[in-house]
Amino acid sequence: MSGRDVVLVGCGRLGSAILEGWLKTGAVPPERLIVLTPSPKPASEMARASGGRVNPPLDQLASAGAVVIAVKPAIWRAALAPLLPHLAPDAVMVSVMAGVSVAATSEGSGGRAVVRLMPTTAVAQARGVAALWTDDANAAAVGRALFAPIADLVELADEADLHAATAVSGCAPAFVQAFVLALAEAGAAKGLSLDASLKLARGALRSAAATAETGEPLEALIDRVASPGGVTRAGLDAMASGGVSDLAAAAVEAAIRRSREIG
Ligand SMILES: NC(=O)C1=CN([C@@H]2O[C@H](COP(=O)(O)OP(=O)(O)OC[C@H]3O[C@@H](n4cnc5c(N)ncnc54)[C@H](O)[C@@H]3O)[C@@H](O)[C@H]2O)C=CC1
Ligand SMILES: O=C(O)[C@@H]1CCC=N1
Repeated sequence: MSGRDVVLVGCGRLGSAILEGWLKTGAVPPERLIVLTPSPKPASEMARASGGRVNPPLDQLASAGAVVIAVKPAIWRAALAPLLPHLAPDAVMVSVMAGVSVAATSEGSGGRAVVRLMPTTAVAQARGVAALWTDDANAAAVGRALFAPIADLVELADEADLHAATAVSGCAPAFVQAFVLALAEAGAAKGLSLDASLKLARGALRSAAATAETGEPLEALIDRVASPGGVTRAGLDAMASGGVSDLAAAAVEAAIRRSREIG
């Protein structure tokens, strides 16, 4: 892959985040970047301004070593079809799509090798996390080269695990943010101004993330905040009796079900 172009197909929520991460870190030099997008996006314009190519003639795809598929699972076949005749046989397909299997992606891309990743949008800040699975060693190396600079990689033993990995990583920032929003609304219901409550809750989210990044076990981090017999413990007990574990399990279960459906 070294020295070959990288094609990004789709520059929406996740595609833009990936592009921003690459531009920020230099993981993919802009002169090697080809972005395919039906409409200009701030990230694609940033790539263009840095020397990347946006929607060039398709014959330029011939030198690509990797094609990152960042379109919706419902349209990937239609999006790829016009590109396939222009791609080298050894171009690796790098799918970040939820649900779509390696076998289906390979079959729909002329039998090319495929690696699947499930990143979070914090790849934009080069602080994402991404599950990775493939059965092809070269494709794995390509996936690592593209994503290790912008995400912590978690390599899975089994492709089926990607459904659960999607729930606990790709989707989970939104789950956590929804909880923090609910906390802020609960604070406002108890007399804080909504503005103050939102600022406090966002700060708490940032604080939780900063301490989590130390790598210490989550139980230890929780214990450090929860003084015995204190205020946090009272709140944690209320969360447990309110079924917080069941709520998390329901979110994961629903996301897994949907991931299986859309594949
Ligand atoms: N948003 C997220 O946090 C995550 C998304 N994903 C996956 O990433 C993929 C994209 O999701 P989002 O970015 O959320 O969707 P999105 O709808 O924001 O982006 C999809 C983009 O594809 C573009 N597109 C449509 N037809 C195209 C074509 N023929 N060629 C090139 N681009 C085309 C659209 O203009 C759009 O900007 C999905 O498969 C999803 O499962 C995976 C992990 C996280
Ligand atoms: O909501 C979705 O379908 C995508 C996949 C994981 C996160 N966002």
